Amino acid sequence: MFHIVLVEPEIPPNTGNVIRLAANTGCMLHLVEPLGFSMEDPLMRRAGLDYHEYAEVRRHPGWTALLRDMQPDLSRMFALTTHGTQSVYDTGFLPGDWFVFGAESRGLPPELRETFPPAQRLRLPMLPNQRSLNLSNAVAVTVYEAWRQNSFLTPPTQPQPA
Ligand SMILES: C[S@@+](CC[C@H](N)C(=O)[O-])C[C@H]1O[C@@H](n2cnc3c(N)ncnc32)[C@H](O)[C@@H]1O
Repeated sequence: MFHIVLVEPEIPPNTGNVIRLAANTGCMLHLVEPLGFSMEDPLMRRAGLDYHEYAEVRRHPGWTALLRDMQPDLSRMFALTTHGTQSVYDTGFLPGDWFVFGAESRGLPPELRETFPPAQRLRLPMLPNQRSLNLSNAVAVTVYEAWRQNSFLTPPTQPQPA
């Protein structure tokens, strides 16, 4: 449905939660290395992930490698950042869109963030003086808004709801 990109994630349970979310919503998850943990970390597996939930997880040795190997449509790629000025809720999403999230402690590197045009740097609303949402919460809210906009479409390769 959508592509979720975590750039250099650091905290295993966050990635575990996002793996489950990706499986639940039919998204492909891209992990941009270096990761701050091993994929075998028990804290990540504690999310109770099944084997099939790893099927749509791809690892990339770096951001440049992801762009080279996946050839995403850059006009449909969005950086999720607290530095964004465009709200997720004022943006229209299409199947196949890419959502790029930063690391828990650092966010997206500024030089990567600034490769996105301002209209593709998206912010989730928060009350004034709040720093940021938890990474896996930010992913969940964004993916569900994009999926809602697309009428919770189920890709043809997935089992259709009864
Ligand atoms: C814990 S936050 C990173 C906090 C980091 N100190 C910073 O200033 O960006 C991890 C990631 O979640 C996403 N995120 C968290 N809150 C967000 C918000 N309000 N709007 C957009 N993205 C958000 C961003 O992708 C961010 O890089």
